[in-house]
Formats: sequence, C-alpha cells, structure tokens
Amino acid sequence: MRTNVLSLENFTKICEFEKMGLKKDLAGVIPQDLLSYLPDGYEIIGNIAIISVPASLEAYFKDITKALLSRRPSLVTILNKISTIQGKERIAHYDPIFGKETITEVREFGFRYQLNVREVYFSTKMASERRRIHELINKRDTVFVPFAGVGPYAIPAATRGAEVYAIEISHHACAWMARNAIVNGASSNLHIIRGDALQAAYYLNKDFSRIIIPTPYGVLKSPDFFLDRLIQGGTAHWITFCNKAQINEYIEELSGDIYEVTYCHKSGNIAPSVFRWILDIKKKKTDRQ
Ligand SMILES: C[S@+](CC[C@H](N)C(=O)[O-])C[C@H]1O[C@@H](n2cnc3c(N)ncnc32)[C@H](O)[C@@H]1O
Repeated sequence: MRTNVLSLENFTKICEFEKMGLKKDLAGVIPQDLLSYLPDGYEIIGNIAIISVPASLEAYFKDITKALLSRRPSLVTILNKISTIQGKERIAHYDPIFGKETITEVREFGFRYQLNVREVYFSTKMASERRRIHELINKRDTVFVPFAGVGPYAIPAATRGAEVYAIEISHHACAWMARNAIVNGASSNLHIIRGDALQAAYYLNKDFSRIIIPTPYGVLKSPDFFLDRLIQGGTAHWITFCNKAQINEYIEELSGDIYEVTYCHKSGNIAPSVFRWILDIKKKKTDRQ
C-alpha cells in the first residue's frame, strides 16, 4: 500500500479547509436567518477548539458541539471566545460550551508545547515559518527572542545548539516555556527572562546573530529598536501586521547601506487589508569588520 506523504504547506492548506464549512454542516439545523451569525471557521489548539459564537445562538450550542465533534472526535473542550485578545499578555476570555479542560498540548513539527489557553497566547498559524526559521539556525548562533510566549521560536532554536535568550512579560508564559524547554530537551542553552522586551534591548548588554521578533499586534511599528542589537552579518526575522503599502514602505526604509531585506512573506490576514508579514532583515557586513 502507498503511504501519502504531505508537505507541511499542503497539510496547512487542508487544516485551513477543515476549518471552513461549519455553516454548511449546520444548515437546516440552525434557522437560515440565524445561520449568518455562525462563524464558518474555528481555531484548533491541541485538543481544544475555539469558536466565536454570539449569545443569539446559545440555543444551538449542543448542535454546534455535535458538528465540531463529528469533524474532530479527539476534541476534549470547545471554548466560546467572548472577548477579543486583550492586554499585554494577549489573552481572550472564554466560556466553555463543551468540556472544561483548558490545558492542552500542541504538536508542531516534532516539538511539543504544553499550555493553558486561559493563561497564555498561542497561535498555530505561523508553524511553517517557525519551521523555516528553525532550519536556518546553527550552533554558532546567539538568538534573541522578544515576545517569546510559551517558546515556539525559542525552543526550536535552542535545540539547534544556539545560545537563546527569550524575553516574555507574562509569568504564566514564562512558566509554560520553562516546562516546554524541559519537555523538548532545550533547557541547557535557553535563558528565559521575565520582563518587558521593549526595555530589554537597553538592559541586555549583548549583541546577537539572530533576532526573532514575533511582534504582538499593534505593539511595534518598526523593528529598528531591536535591529541595533544585531551583529554585522546577522539576521532579524520580523513578524508584523500591516497593509501592503505599509510593508513596501518598511522594505524601502530598511533597504540601504546597513540592512537588506532578504525575504518577505505574507501569512494570512487578520482584518480587511491587514496582513501578517514576515521579513528577514540582514545586517550587511562592512569593510571595517
Ligand atoms: C504575539 S506575541 C507571540 C508569542 C509567541 N512567540 C507565539 O508566536 O506564539 C504574544 C506574546 O508577547 C508577550 N508580550 C506582549 N508584550 C510584551 C512585552 N512588552 N515584553 C515581553 N513580552 C510581551 C505576551 O505576553 C505574549 O505571550
């Protein structure tokens, strides 16, 4: 028998596809006039599904649960997101509509991340970019990861043998990252620092060959702040949110005698015309080095 091997990109596309179609599953169960309030998509974090269903559909929570469970029988919890992602720690509020366990484990290209969705931010959307960055890292690298979360950039970097400094403001996220470092065998060369990454560039008396900046939405307009800490020949991976014209402006501003943008990738949108972008920014070597 032939085994079908999928590329990560194709797998990601299938997962996206799987997230669609909830409306179709529930047509005929939820009256047509209410169906438009049901989101077609939902997010899967480990064995937890997160959906945003308005109170007007409360009478149909059991049907929604049934539809989700028939798509994903392994789900242990379904959470209804009742607020936007808020605060410095970037967490939302949830009401359970099925089960109540909020601790889960996410598996991502061989790594395992344990977390409590009520306590910390985690998004699976950048998995293929995280893998790409992981593969670029080697043991001579010194890596700085501001806004490190539960470790999905820092831990893979540390397993490549690099010395990694991860800064995170949430004590919950720091605790989960420390746990995940042990789970993934990455604790010996991962330094977890609890604090404000926006001050870290001043008090960390150190330069890095690689800086991975998964910027929280709306926090940082430009990566300059961190780029000063890059050694010549080093690369920053900057994840940001903006429209196409703005990203082109940033690329133009950044490209010059000191830096060059070697990679630009658009990864989904979070609002009309607002996309998530990832740029690789290389600090050029000068003759003086
Ligand atoms: C969008 S970032 C990305 C997290 C993680 N790297 C990921 O991709 O899953 C959200 C994280 O940044 C942290 N954070 C927000 N502002 C911060 C700051 N000023 N300094 C350090 N961490 C911060 C939040 O606590 C949260 O864990």
